[in-house]
Amino acid sequence: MQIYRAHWLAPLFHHPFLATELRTDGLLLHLKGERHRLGWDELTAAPVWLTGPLFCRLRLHCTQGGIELDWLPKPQSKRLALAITQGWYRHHLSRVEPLAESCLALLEQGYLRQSRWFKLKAQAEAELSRWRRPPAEGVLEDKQRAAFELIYTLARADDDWRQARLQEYTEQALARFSGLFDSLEAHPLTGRQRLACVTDEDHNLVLAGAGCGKTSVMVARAAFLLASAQAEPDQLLMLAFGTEAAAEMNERLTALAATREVKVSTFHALGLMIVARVEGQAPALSPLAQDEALRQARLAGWLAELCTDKDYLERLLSWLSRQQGKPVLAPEPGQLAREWAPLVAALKVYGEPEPGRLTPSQAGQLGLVRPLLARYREELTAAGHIDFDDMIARATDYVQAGRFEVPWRHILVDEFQDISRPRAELLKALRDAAPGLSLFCVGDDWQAIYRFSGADVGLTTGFADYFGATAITCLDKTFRFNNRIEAVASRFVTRNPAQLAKRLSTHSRTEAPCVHVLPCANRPEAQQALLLRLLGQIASRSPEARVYLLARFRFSLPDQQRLAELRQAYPGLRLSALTLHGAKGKEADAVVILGLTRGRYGFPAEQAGQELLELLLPESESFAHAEERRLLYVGLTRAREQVCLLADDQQPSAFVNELLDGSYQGISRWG
Ligand SMILES: Nc1ncnc2c1ncn2[C@@H]1O[C@H](COP(=O)(O)OP(=O)(O)OP(=O)(O)O)[C@@H](O)[C@H]1O
Repeated sequence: MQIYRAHWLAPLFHHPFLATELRTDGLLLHLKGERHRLGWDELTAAPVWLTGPLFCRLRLHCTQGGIELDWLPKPQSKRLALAITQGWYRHHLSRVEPLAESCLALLEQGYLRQSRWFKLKAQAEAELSRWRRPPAEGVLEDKQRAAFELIYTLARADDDWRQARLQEYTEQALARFSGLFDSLEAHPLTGRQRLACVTDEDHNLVLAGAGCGKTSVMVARAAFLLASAQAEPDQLLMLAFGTEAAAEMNERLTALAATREVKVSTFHALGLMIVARVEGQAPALSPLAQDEALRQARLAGWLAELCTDKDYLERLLSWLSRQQGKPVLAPEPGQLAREWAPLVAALKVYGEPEPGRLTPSQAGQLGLVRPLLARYREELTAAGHIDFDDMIARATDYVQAGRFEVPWRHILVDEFQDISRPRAELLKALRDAAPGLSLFCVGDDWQAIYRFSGADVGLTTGFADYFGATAITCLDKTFRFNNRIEAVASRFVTRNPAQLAKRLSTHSRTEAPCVHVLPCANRPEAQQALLLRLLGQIASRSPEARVYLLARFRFSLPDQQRLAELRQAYPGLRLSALTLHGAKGKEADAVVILGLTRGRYGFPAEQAGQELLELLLPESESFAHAEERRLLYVGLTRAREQVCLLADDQQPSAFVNELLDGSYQGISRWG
């Protein structure tokens, strides 16, 4: 215990201050006739040393005001100032040291995510408010002073400081893992692809055009997280849109030894797993949920049954007559079921719109669809079954209620543009249940083709508004198709001004037109004959080419027998027939698009009576056939080299007419 006394002259001049005693918990001031205890927390700053002609003073800033220790001989006052300063800073050290350590650990975790940054800043600012500036050199040991300096720097750092740290981290990560990015795939990744892989904000969105290597980036990101020890394999979850895409992703990951234990799942399989784990057994999924044809058949059956009610039948016929502008005498339950199936599904997920928003025709249709949904629900309840929407909703509830322990630290989502709100809610719930979990989503708003089944592209275009702090990386170089296909496809899709503007560059270039329009009679035999000729030409140039026959509706594709005939004629070609929705995410050397005709089941499908569905679905679209347009974009961009459009020679699709209107370059017309 040290005592620092004022000069013996002080009492003679009636000065009350006699001595200062340094204690572990603060100061004991000896005043004339009393003693005053001053805890370290009562001091709000280090003492200020003031010199005078004969004596020196120390000014103490305390919570209750200023105190001056006067009449101190110079050497004594200097030592006292240092001792008080040291005592005071050492008192704070008990908090500052562990805080600095935890801040350093956060900084060393890698990418300074916004959530970490806000946490660091808030803690550092609160701490700095207790001592305002770090100790001068010599007051404490260097290591102790460094702890104060770090907190001081963090509390005063602005976003530029954070950006500089992000830059440092990114450069280091890119340099350290350049070998991985060079060798992971058959081709070295581009700079943008690498950047997308190492960027690790709380939420990450990779926006890319078709063929820009989003799948390559998903795989490389997983490999990078493992190689950089930012995650163990079982802490990664990769979500793909469909089972086929999930299987392909799994295959590509399995090829990389370290990624074998990474979980690749569809949203449905994820929902199923969560529900099963919480309930102890897998939920009973309705066969209606798993089989679209069965669901439509059941809807058709219910419609037929409902039509035995005179009132329902009259309402239905009058609604159909108004729709078609001619008297309808008998309904076609099969066709109606096909057209109304998305309506029933949307009504179930999104509920009924406000009655005030409905036109009389929409209100009439709603009255006709409502009993179908009621029957669907009754069937599920009676069988004790749930459907996929129920499963995702139930899984979300369990995660929100803390009943499912989230093992993942990184969730990677492919084809994000086609996510629906309930699925996005599940992602949000998983994120909230696992602090520090980061989302990495790749998507292309130009390829959003599942709006009719509830997908909400607004979740991609408004990603940051929905999730929060987001780093967006854009991939704008396509490796799949050449400049000619790119020019046609990009111009076609951006005719809709609501699509986000982006410019794609292409890896390969050519001068010859690569999109061909082939007029064809709308008869299966005529189509088959033309296909045989066309495939012959493709095979003569490239005998083992992969060729996709694509169509808006399955029935526009060659049936099994005709397909077998085509395969037999050109056994070297790898020929597949797919719907345009089924071709999502795939690529072929040549693509042939069929069914380009007008009408209800043409392309674009001109289906009347969709206004109610429009109203139910999120993000209404005013541009005519906006989704059908994106669907043709998906079709055009599956091709590496050539796209052939088989157009109805009598009633060509409005899309074909547009492509031939002279404003597109790089389109050839045959015949
Ligand atoms: N850096 C690269 N260099 C060369 N080729 C690449 C590169 N990245 C991807 N590719 C190739 O480009 C093609 C398209 O890649 P991928 O299928 O991952 O694209 P995508 O963005 O998922 O396409 P889409 O959205 O149209 O399905 C593939 O053949 C892939 O091997």
